[in-house]
Amino acid sequence: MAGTRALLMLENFIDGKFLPCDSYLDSYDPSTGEVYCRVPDSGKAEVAAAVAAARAAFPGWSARSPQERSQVLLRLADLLEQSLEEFAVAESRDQGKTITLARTMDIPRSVQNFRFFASSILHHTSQCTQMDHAGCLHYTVREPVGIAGLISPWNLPLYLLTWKIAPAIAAGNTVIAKPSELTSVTAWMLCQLLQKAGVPPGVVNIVFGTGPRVGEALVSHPEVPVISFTGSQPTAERITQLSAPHCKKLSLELGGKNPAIIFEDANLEECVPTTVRSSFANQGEICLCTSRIFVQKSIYSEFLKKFVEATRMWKVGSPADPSASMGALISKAHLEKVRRYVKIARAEGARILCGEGVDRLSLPPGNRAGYFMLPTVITDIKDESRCMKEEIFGPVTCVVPFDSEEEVVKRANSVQYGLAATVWSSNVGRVHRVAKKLQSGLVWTNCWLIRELNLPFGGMKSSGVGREGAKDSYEFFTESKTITIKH
Ligand SMILES: NC(=O)C1=CN([C@@H]2O[C@H](COP(=O)(O)OP(=O)(O)OC[C@H]3O[C@@H](n4cnc5c(N)ncnc54)[C@H](O)[C@@H]3O)[C@@H](O)[C@H]2O)C=CC1
Ligand SMILES: N/C(=C\C=C\C(=O)O)C(=O)O
Repeated sequence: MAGTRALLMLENFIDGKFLPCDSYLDSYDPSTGEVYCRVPDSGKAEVAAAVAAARAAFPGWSARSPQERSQVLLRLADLLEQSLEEFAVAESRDQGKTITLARTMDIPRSVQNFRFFASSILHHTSQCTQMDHAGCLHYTVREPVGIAGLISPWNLPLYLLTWKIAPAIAAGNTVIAKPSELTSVTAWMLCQLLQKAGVPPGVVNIVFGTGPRVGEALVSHPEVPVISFTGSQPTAERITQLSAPHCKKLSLELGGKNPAIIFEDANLEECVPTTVRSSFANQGEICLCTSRIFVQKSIYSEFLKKFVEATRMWKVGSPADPSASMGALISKAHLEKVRRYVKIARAEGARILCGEGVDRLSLPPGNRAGYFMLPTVITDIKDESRCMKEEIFGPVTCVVPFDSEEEVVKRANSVQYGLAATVWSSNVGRVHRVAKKLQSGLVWTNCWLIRELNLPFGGMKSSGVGREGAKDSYEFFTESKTITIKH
């Protein structure tokens, strides 16, 4: 329980109204380790109220033209952009990331999510074919599915929540969103903007609380036919089980164990800083972060030296410090889990080149109880090690050598995940060849995290089911109907 200081109290947002809840959860500032906020601990009753509101709002919202819905999304984007700084500060405090990252990545991308889907919804076309011999014309129409359940994680809170809300409502659905209980504040702040932007009551409802209580109530509700989820693989399994009796439509965006493959002809001037960023951005808490770095033997020592030097320059500090590249991890439990992986690697005989247990972490007095750790580079580690197989989701990356193209592709593909890979080489033919052979939903070559929102985003194997993006999200949040006209 929290102390006596005034805490930020969140409320659910149902049918256009802020509603208190019977019970609350403590929410921590990861950079101080102190409770600063209380989050509704919602359950079945709140989901039932949200479903009633979403059901009532559906006929009106789905009947609006795409142009009208687009206008509402554009207003929302403008309002969010006007409050960018306030949202960036709040996101940083709630999640632990630096304010700089929230200001330059999370909130601008959230604004872009609304603008992007406001535009893309205007440009979809349907199919039409003739069957002259039968005197028929066939065409398709797409209709919103109904009430969409949206469940998002704690690593990119508003960024990933808006990536789901925007396409769902643009397509005419009404939604019930459940952000992570660890990072609920910016979703709650967004509710105030929904009202101002003229989103009708009941179109967007936000219920706060834990996965097992409110998340499962949402997933199990028979009137919510479509669930879009981003988070861990075990939770995805549970959601799949709960949805199965209702045959729900599912989009599952899960974890990764993403390889970077660095060939001897790579431009190390660009590759080293980008691979430091792809390993440690947002404390390594992005499903797209690199965690296995394969380096061709001829440049292995040179790369390793430069990479460790650059990692040591990656400053860990107070999220408010503009010179910090990395803030705090999300929670004490998560910090302990990430540290445990480093211990396992050490016990297996791997070498820790910098970071955890090797270098000293220096923090301002106010942050010493926060959940910080140094970016950590591990080497001399076997491909079978847990650190090379499991998603750590923290600032830990492993560097290993390879000999040939064929060998590295095989090793890169030898994990259960298949989300994102990077390939570094100045040989265009090789880049194409390797990208094609990798079991990965996304391959960035000579760069990382340059996003084209029009194109499919998602993973293969245990990294997920389905894709998100302009066309993919539209198809997911709509049902198609084929109509045959006999003339
Ligand atoms: N995008 C990604 O790939 C993410 C991966 N992770 C991975 O998952 C690990 C654990 O993180 P968690 O926060 O525990 O992830 P999680 O998968 O438990 O949480 C994601 C969301 O699902 C909800 N949820 C949890 N259990 C649920 C259930 N039974 N039914 C419905 N909703 C449920 C959570 O409340 C949250 O909103 C991380 O260490 C990381 O490895 C975590 C967050 C994002
Ligand atoms: N899904 C995640 C990141 C997505 C990034 C993007 O759409 O650009 C994640 O980290 O969970």
